[in-house]
Amino acid sequence: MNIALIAHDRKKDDLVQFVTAYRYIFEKHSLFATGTTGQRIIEATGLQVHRFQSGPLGGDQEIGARIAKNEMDIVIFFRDPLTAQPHEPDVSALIRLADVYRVPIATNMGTAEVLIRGLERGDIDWREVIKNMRQ
Ligand SMILES: O=C(CO)COP(=O)(O)O
Repeated sequence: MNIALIAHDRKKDDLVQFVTAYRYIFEKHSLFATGTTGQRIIEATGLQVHRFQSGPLGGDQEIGARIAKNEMDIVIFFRDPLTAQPHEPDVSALIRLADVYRVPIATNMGTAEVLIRGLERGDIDWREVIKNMRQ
């Protein structure tokens, strides 16, 4: 699975903690992240992470483009709902594309826990499920 990891500044500690706790799951997948988030995860865990631009410099849009190409299977995006972001349109666009392409997206740690445990159980074969629904 290709997993995108993103966190706003005040949520970065939470995401680093989350990835560290579930390292044994994340290490089995391909990880992608916005610039600063990716740097923090690499420093804390030593995991291999493909880093895009920093969010405000276009990283959210780069991940959105991957979603539009069906190249992202899960998005974990710890948003800060209490701080205005200069690149809010990019944030909205990324979340919108996840909905357009029905990509599972967790915007807080509660949902991320559910997703990652589902992934551990092998439950996240959602592309198959959606394909069957369309038939
Ligand atoms: O701003 C972000 C997402 O909108 C995150 O970007 P960074 O990981 O580069 O801080």
